[in-house]
Amino acid sequence: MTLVFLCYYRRKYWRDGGEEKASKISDTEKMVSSAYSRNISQQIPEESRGRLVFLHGPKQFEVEDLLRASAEMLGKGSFGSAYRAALEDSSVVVVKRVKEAIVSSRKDFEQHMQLLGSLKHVNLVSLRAYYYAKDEKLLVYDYHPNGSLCSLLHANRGPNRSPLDWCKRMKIASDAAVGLAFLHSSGMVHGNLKSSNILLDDKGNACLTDFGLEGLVNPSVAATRSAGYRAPEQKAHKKISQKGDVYSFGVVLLEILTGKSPAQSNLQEEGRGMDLPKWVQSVVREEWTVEVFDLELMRYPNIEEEMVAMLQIALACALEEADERPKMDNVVTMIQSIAGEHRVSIDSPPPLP
Ligand SMILES: Nc1ncnc2c1ncn2[C@@H]1O[C@H](COP(=O)(O)OP(=O)(O)OP(=O)(O)O)[C@@H](O)[C@H]1O
Repeated sequence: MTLVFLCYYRRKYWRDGGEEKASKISDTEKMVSSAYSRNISQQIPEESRGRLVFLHGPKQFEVEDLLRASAEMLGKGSFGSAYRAALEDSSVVVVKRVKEAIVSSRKDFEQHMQLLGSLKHVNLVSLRAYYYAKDEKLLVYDYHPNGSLCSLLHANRGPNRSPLDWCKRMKIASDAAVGLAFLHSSGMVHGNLKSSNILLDDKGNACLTDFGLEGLVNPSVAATRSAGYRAPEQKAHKKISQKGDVYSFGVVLLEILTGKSPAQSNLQEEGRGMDLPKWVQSVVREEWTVEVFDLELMRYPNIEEEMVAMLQIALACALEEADERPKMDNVVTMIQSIAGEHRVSIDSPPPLP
């Protein structure tokens, strides 16, 4: 089954190239493949067969169900490629194919998955299941249909865009801080916090994803990505830490406040580099603080004080010196006290002209 599984979807299904966004195989191919699967699976020794393990509750589907699903590539990250898979029972999951070259032994992988699966919190994306075979490792997550903070902030900046309002930005910041503080209190490091790894669930809660995967990748590979979110000491020593997460969180807060992405090319074109904390500090030094804020936020009255308070938290988190950064517990308290006041002080946005 394993061999067929690999050849079958590598060839036809979830292609890494990305051109084939959504594909559906023919019924004949399915029948041939499943008959072939049954034959092959009888020839493969039990211990080297692939295993789909559910981390919460009973098995909800088989690997074959994943294969039959319509798959659409969501993106290609440093851990591998991510696909949205719509199953025949109409449930939707996200499947991440982990780059096999960087995965450790089966025992290490399974122990790591059990640890990640044990982390349950409303502000974390749940790891539902994993699949381990010699040549293939898959992670299965719940699908979050409402996009990422990255897409909400930066996608479709044209005239038809619906801006992300201040209330929602505050809630996302607060939820992300709570999720990260929970990870830290569990002794974990996120290791890859950035706006594309903060997803919105169907109730509007922000949830962190892609956490704790660093143990599965070669540190030199991990250190080269997400450069704009990485703390200076992480860039230098290629080692993740909770203090490094706090820095990344500070960059995410700056992104929420400025509407600029640390990966945005126009920051470079303006000669200001890709370093969002440095850019914000230079603007705050030279001009009015208000110049740093996203223009989209300017239509909300009575929020300037809150924005400035949030900016101070963001800059404290993104300090160069790791030891001077606050702990996430304190960050949560600070953000929630601003969010608490915010609930009573915010006015409805005026209608667009
Ligand atoms: N559970 C999910 N539900 C909905 N969208 C998701 C989910 N997980 C990831 N995505 C989206 O899929 C895209 C690809 O994700 P992926 O994790 O592969 O790459 P990345 O986060 O952009 O990069 P990296 O892996 O280097 O951190 C991202 O835009 C991400 O927001």
